[in-house]
Amino acid sequence: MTDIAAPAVTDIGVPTVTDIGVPTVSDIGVPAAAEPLKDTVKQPAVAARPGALPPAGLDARAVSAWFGSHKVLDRVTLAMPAGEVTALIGPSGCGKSTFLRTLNRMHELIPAATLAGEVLLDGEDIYGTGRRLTDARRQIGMVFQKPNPFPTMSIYDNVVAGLQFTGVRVSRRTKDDLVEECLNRAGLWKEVRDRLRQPGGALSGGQQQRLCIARALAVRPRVLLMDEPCSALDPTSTRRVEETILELASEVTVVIVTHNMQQAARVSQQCAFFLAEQGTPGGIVEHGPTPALFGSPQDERTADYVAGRFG
Ligand SMILES: Nc1ncnc2c1ncn2[C@@H]1O[C@H](COP(=O)(O)OP(=O)(O)OP(=O)(O)O)[C@@H](O)[C@H]1O
Repeated sequence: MTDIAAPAVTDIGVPTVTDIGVPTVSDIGVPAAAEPLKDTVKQPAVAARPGALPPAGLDARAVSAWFGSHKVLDRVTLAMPAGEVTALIGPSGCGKSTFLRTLNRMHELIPAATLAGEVLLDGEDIYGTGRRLTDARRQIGMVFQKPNPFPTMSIYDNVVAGLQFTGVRVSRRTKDDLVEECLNRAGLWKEVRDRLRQPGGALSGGQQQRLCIARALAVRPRVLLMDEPCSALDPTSTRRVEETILELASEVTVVIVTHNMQQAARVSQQCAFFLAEQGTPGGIVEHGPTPALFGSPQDERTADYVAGRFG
């Protein structure tokens, strides 16, 4: 995990606005199949989701990335279909997190970081002339490895924190509805509905991660990027977050970096295997439907990796 892919929680443990993956007010001026998960009960659909757009497809085309003169990704091309979960797998240091950060323009926040290529969100390049960084961030949310709620802020206020930072003003009633909807979609509502005024930091790690998912959902992203969202969680919490990902998938396109191959097999429909061989920049060796990538990989390196022979 790299400096910025980590939640960059500061010494006092408080996330910055960038860490929660939403733009600031000043930025925008205005506002193989593993066992399938059981008990994946869809939360009651929330009838009206004002402002919600359908999930969007993401298309990375020939994306290269550098830190200074160090090239870490070489011409990565990957289609991440709308309404599906795409898992990015591969050994440490092959560029998965860097690639993820190019998908919502977080890469460019790192000093000396540069990139080439295109990232199309429903056909429009998020790096195109005139496209604002903040639009990309609002439409493409992010959840980090380490849960990073605002620890002293209430559960309720954590969910709507993104709205405040984007300068969106909504009525109290609308906010109440949004909090319930997003906590429901994140699979947390039933556990916290009687203690919405308690601090977010008082929740368990798994609950905090689902709170972060709810917070990301509140700004109505069309894509949700997740950078090893379960790596700091115990197996039970991991399972609950995985269920949440499955529940969300038809409403939000999900791209998830994971080191856990069983997790990739459980939650994703598409999978891409990244590799950086002997000091060369990272790239995709093979990608495609997850059952095929795990069940009948075409490249020997993929077969070795998914069989656990390296990495
Ligand atoms: N902020 C940074 N400054 C300089 N180099 C970086 C930075 N972040 C990442 N790198 C380098 O870029 C390469 C890819 O790192 P990245 O974190 O994207 O890989 P990864 O596959 O996500 O690894 P992991 O699975 O360990 O998180 C590595 O060589 C890493 O050292």
